Amino acid sequence: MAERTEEATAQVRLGIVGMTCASCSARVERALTKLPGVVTASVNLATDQATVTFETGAVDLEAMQRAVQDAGYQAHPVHEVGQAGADTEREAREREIRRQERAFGLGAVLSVPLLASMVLHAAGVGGTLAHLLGNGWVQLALATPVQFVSGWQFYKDSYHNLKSRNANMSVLVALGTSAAYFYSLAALLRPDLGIPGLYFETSAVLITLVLLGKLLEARAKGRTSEAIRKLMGLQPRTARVIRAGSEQEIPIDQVQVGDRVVVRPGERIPVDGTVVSGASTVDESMLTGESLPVEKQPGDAVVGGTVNKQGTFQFEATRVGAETALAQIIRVVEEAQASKAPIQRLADVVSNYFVPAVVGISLVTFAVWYLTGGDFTASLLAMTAVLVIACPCALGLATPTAIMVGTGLGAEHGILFKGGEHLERAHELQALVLDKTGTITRGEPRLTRVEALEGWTASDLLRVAASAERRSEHPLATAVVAHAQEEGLALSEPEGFEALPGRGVSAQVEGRRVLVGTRRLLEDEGAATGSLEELRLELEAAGQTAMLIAVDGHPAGLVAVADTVKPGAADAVAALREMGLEVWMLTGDNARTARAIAQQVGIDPDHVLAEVLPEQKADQVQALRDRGLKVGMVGDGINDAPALVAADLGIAIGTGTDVAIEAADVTLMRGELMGIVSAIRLSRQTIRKIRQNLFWALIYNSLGIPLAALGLLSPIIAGAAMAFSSVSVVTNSTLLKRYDPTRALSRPAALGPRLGEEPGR
Ligand SMILES: Nc1ncnc2c1ncn2[C@@H]1O[C@H](COP(=O)(O)OP(=O)(O)OP(=O)(O)O)[C@@H](O)[C@H]1O
Ligand SMILES: [Cu+]
Ligand SMILES: [Mg+2]
Repeated sequence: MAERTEEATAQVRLGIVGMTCASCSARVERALTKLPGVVTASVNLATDQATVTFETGAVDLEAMQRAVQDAGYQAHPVHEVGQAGADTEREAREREIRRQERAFGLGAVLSVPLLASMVLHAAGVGGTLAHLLGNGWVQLALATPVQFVSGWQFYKDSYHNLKSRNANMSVLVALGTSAAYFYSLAALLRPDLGIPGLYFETSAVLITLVLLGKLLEARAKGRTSEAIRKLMGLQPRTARVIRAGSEQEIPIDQVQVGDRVVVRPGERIPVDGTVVSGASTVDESMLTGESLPVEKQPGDAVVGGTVNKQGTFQFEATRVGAETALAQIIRVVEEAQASKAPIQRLADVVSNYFVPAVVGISLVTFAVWYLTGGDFTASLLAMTAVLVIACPCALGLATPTAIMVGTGLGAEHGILFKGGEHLERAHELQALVLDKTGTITRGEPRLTRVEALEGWTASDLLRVAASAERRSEHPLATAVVAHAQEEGLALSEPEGFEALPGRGVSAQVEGRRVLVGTRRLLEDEGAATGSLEELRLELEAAGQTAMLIAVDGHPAGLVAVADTVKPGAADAVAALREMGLEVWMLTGDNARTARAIAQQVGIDPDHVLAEVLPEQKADQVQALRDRGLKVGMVGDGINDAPALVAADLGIAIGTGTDVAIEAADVTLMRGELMGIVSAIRLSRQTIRKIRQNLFWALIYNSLGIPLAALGLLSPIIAGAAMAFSSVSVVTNSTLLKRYDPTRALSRPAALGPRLGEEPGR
């Protein structure tokens, strides 16, 4: 349960049952934070979950559950994907919905005749039915079960609230409906008091409407979390593995690393692994958003949850259980959905002060009405209407529901936001720094040239250089070694190997000291590069990277590699610039090569930061931030982790699913730069939704309160408006699902240059 142990703290997620509005979530938060040993607690109203960080050993799960219970709610641990018990949480949620359905059903059945009586009376219709429904005792019989059975939850919740000196929506509903109910009861029991009119229908219809609102809200909330359910549905329940020489179908949780798994046409791949035999194409769209099937051959990685097309193949399991890419993705999305966006804090604060303020306003309303000569009934109804219209329940839902849909939608397109905070931050970026190798380019450099100086043959030089590079993990080294192996050269084992970050390598090969790297490296080591300079400059101007070779202090030649720009990179840069972002390139490579690549993708040469040593990349990002810009950094998340951290938003971009999901704020599962455009678009759209939601949530209250105070709003209309405001906010959030962050933008961006290229225009 306790996951991600950092020093002595751990985190746990609890599902909370029974919260109705923002002040409920605030109360649960407070109850948890007050516990000794709890560091932070954050409660999300859209997911009904609390995320608690606590000092390990200082507090246990039971204590947390008890604290939540004392505050008037129920807490149960949220289980990891694939763990036993993961279903009980959904069951609890569904039970709660069914309970609400029953409460609403009862309220509706009994409220209809009450409402009918009011309508008949207003229309002046007589007759037996009207007479019967108009009878006070009949009305009492109808209204009482609504008040105390369907509406019991409001009393119960109010009790807990008031006990912890709080007031929430339930308090408002309980107060408002009780006022109407008991007033009518008094009028019925003591006709001698001469109280005019009965308002049983007001209390009953109000309770029914609020319950309807809650029910619709719960259903819509369920729809906002669909993304997670879809991701979980990708996990097959069984796998076919080879054990003791024969094929067996076993439950997924028994698959072990190293197992040989058999995949037939049309089947879902059960866990992560590496293909060992057979070949096929695999549809990875569910995880990466990439719609084209990917070819798989021995040696290629396959990912659990993706779908095999025609071929049959076997693979060796490399990651199982909670380690698989799918499990990680689900974890990230779940955490993101349970997290809070900063924009929400405002709503939380507002709603904390709202309810007490509203109770105050309603009392003042009553007093002013009564004292200025209004009758008791009118004063009471105005007060009730104020209590009801002012409920801030929609306010608490405005942000989290939109964040939930936004993060879920992102996941469907292969864009993983680590938290609501990051989803929010992406929309305010002003500058984007793109790493060159592996981000703008494919990151698969290939050897293009071997140039040997006098005294060397090309193959000797390549053999020596590749031997020196053998122990290096740099992609440049990999390219050199791969090429030498293709040529069939026998490499020798280097001694005293040293990797010089940002410069090259140095090693003893066959008794000779070999340097491979930049001009600076050779010069620093006293090896002149004179006769190689011309060729180096020429290669660099063509966008290639030249690595100079010196043996025993003398220049021996060079090898050059070229890396190709990713398809769509230029379109993405154009789109980003159109969106108003400054686009920068950051690289350790030399300035000339960098500028040649920048030109290919349309990055301004003044925005190229080249020859930056790996440890200085973060400083460069910081320098941009110091200019007052909100900076996003895009890299592979492995080599440039410090720069990702230094940026306002760190975006890791991966090819396939071997991405460092943990390393960044945002992970793009698909290697394309267009993903950045989509991520920012999605963020902007989500923020737009949140603003709309906040507007809708507040407009009801702010317009409604004065109307209600003036007596222009009946409590029933106020109740309907309140229910409608919650439902409209949640529905507005679910509408975000229709948004396609990939389509909306790529069209105009792709259209622009193509039109311009047309001859004769
Ligand atoms: N193993 C190596 N062999 C040869 N040259 C190297 C090696 N490592 C680094 N270099 C030289 O140092 C330069 C800078 O390396 P660095 O790793 O900082 O950047 P990069 O990988 O080329 O580019 P980017 O910063 O875009 O990833 C390289 O362009 C290359 O010339
Ligand atoms: Cu409400
Ligand atoms: Mg690099």
